Amino acid sequence: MREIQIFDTTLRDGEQSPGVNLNTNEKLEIASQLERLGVHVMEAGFPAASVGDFEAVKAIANAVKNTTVAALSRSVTKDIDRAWEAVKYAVNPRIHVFIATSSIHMQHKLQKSPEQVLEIAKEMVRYTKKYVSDVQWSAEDAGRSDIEYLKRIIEAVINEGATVINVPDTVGYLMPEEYGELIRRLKTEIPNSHKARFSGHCHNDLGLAVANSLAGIRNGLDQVEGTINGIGERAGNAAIEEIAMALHTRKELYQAKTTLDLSQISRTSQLVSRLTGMMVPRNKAVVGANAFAHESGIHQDGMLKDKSTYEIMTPETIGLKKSSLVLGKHSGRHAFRDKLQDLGFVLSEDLINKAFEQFKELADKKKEVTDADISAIVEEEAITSPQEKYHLDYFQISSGNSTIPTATVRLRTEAGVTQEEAACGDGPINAIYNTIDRLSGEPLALTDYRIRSVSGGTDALGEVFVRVQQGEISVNGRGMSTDILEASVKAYINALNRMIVKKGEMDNGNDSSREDSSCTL
Ligand SMILES: CC(=O)SCCNC(=O)CCNC(=O)[C@H](O)C(C)(C)COP(=O)(O)OP(=O)(O)OC[C@H]1O[C@@H](n2cnc3c(N)ncnc32)[C@H](O)[C@@H]1OP(=O)(O)O
Ligand SMILES: CC(C)C(=O)C(=O)O
Repeated sequence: MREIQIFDTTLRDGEQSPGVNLNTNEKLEIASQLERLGVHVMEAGFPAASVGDFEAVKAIANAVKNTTVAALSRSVTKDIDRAWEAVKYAVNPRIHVFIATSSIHMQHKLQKSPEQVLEIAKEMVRYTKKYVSDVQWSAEDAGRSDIEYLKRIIEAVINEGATVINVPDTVGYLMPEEYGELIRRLKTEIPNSHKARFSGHCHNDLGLAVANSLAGIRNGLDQVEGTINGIGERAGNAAIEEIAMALHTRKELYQAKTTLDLSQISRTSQLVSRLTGMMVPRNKAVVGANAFAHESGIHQDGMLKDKSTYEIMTPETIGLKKSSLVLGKHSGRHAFRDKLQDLGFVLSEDLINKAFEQFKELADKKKEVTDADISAIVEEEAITSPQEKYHLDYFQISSGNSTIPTATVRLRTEAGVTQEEAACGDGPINAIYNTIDRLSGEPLALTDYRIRSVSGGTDALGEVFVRVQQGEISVNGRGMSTDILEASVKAYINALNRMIVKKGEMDNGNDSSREDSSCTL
């Protein structure tokens, strides 16, 4: 059976989803989960984009053990230098250099002739090869490029030493049969195509990213690119979990497999959803909450008689196993440690102890602590930085349908100083947020507020996601608690701390990204 390499770009194209802005700790957390999932390559970022991106790629390159770490770069020497500076620490580094090849992009965006683009592509692959042997080259907007030109430019960059040729359908324009045919022709008609591996990168503008990737695989792709949960620019990228499960479920058709540990899919999906704030729709294939739920009588009857009647894959395959050990307030460190191991976490003693304290606190409030609760606690502990300026000490709220909502909040600063304030608002959350604004002297405009429960039941752990803005800068914040007001307070304080860091970076001229990668035209 052929092996298809999975190139994950959750941390690069995935982070290009409007409204997503991950910090280095969050990216490291996702990177280590991607390694557990077993992706072949992870694209850690675009180092020339900002100091934040550069530092994150460098940190990931240092942390990741086996997986190839790729850094994206435009076809300009200063971007390539920056990409190498960040990715050189990886055990297996790759530089991914791209340039657009469609007439639309060459004429209107690059404002260069096809011959100029051809020369730049050759020169930049040659330049990148001075740094690293593993060079991936992408023809941006290949899906709308002239195939004869595409064949010429690909042949030329392979001659310069490109090891992987990526064929993006950048704007999700092609139909599966067209994308498959494009890959077939490139592989069979380019004389030196056997000297490079071919890769697909499909976008989901018409909802066909996964179908196109699969068509590419049937026609000879060796690598496919995608993101967890299909997040990414505009309508997103091909969802890796869907490609992997399609190959697994229809082995007889594709005769291809990936190196993924499929049992890590569910956890990876939940982690990416939590840290990016991009909720997974309930009916999403493979990882949606309803993907293995059966509602109607005839289906339930079939399932009770034989699961194969309505399930083409099992929830266990993607790691949704029923827990045999139920953790609650009477559980001790051994059971907790055992559970962490079972969930695949490898943590330092210090982190285990901190997570255990959080677990005990939660178990006091909740009858049964689920696997999802534990994963959420551990992941939150792992990314919480002790250097945050403000911490919640205490809050109190008075609210009702005939009183003016009033909040009192006490914050503790990193220096141990406490400050207390009170304020009113239109509702309890507004009152709390007004109070925090007064305390910090850093009024924030709330542009998004979302709440979801981590697990089921009335005592479920609630997670609040906020997005706030100050001037031109936007940041996200998250908070968790069994009390949704407390989760709301924590989310706002988290956003405030991130805003302080972001403003500090910008004052030091360290970051060019005022806004997250979203843009309103
Ligand atoms: C299809 C994709 O997903 S591609 C990846 C998209 N990701 C990003 O854009 C990452 C975030 N981007 C950024 O931070 C910025 O755009 C930067 C730092 C990369 C560049 O910023 P700036 O120098 O201010 O340029 P700006 O973004 O306004 O314009 C892009 C320039 O790069 C050029 N360009 C675009 N793609 C390429 C390429 N592959 N190779 C060479 N030049 C390119 C454009 O033609 C334009 O050039 P011009 O200034 O001569 O007109
Ligand atoms: C940079 C390339 C691979 C890309 O993201 C695209 O074309 O969509």
